[in-house]
Amino acid sequence: MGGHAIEVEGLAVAYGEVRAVDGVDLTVGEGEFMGILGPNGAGKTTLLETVEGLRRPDAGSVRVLGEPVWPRNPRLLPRIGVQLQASSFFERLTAREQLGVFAALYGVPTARVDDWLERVGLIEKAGSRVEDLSGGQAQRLSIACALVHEPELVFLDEPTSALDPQARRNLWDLLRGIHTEGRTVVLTTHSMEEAETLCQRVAIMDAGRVLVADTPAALVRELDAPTRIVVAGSDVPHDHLPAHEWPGVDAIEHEHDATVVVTRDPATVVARLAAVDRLDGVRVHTGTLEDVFLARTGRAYRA
Ligand SMILES: Nc1ncnc2c1ncn2[C@@H]1O[C@H](COP(=O)(O)OP(=O)(O)OP(=O)(O)O)[C@@H](O)[C@H]1O
Repeated sequence: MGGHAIEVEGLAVAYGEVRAVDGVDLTVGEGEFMGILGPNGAGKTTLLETVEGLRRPDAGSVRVLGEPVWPRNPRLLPRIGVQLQASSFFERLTAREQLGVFAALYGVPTARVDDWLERVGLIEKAGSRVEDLSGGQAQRLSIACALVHEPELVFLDEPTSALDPQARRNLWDLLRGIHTEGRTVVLTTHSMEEAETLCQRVAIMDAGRVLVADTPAALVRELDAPTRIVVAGSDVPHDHLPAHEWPGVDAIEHEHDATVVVTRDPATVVARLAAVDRLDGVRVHTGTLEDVFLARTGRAYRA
């Protein structure tokens, strides 16, 4: 622990005129769960493919687990796992056969195939053809294919896009487990919520550049955005509602039947609300990664 799993310096990749990756510096620590967050077209996939050694950089360098990735470095293959898109499964194979192909490629004992099917919750589907799996099941199978050889470092490209909320949460649990075992995980996503929930550190990308990389908490803290405290309910006696005169209140806004307190000192305001016994209908909103994106780009975040 403590070393770098990935070191990217001055990386640039263009498709003709399009600078998909435009001068990226990034490090990922050993054992870290790193998120690469950005809207469509930000360059996440291109960055990931270049770090995986699948694309030749136009400029800059990439080292993975202490080794250069380009030209193709066969020593790295057993040590990294790359999740393929579910659409690239071999047709007409069952889930077990599909995973078996990957196990055979890596010289992994066949017995481990069923262990992994169990692990990703697909043992009952072992005999189903891959085209008959649901979206979430197909994603879990593709993750098992990336992990069957027990790599130290795993790359996942938008593993939860197109999943319903329940399937997404199940997949989050699986990904947490994979990380808890000590693996380094790098995941791309355009979901702010996913990045905030899963990742220890997040690199926010836009237009081929990494705008900022840090823990979600630090990104939000640096933003220094005010907290919004929403006091719901029209039944609150008027003289108990938060008002401008309260200590710590920067502004008061009215929304439907709620009063919104804008404050940089939420503790003081919440304590006062507690004293008037109004904590039932109180919701506290702090800054989010969405606000961080807005602050850095001047644009609202739209995945
Ligand atoms: N093979 C290609 N040929 C030409 N342009 C490409 C190619 N692949 C990607 N691009 C362009 O490069 C830019 C970055 O694309 P990339 O797929 O890396 O972004 P992304 O952040 O992964 O987006 P998404 O979330 O939509 O997958 C985009 O402008 C895209 O249109």
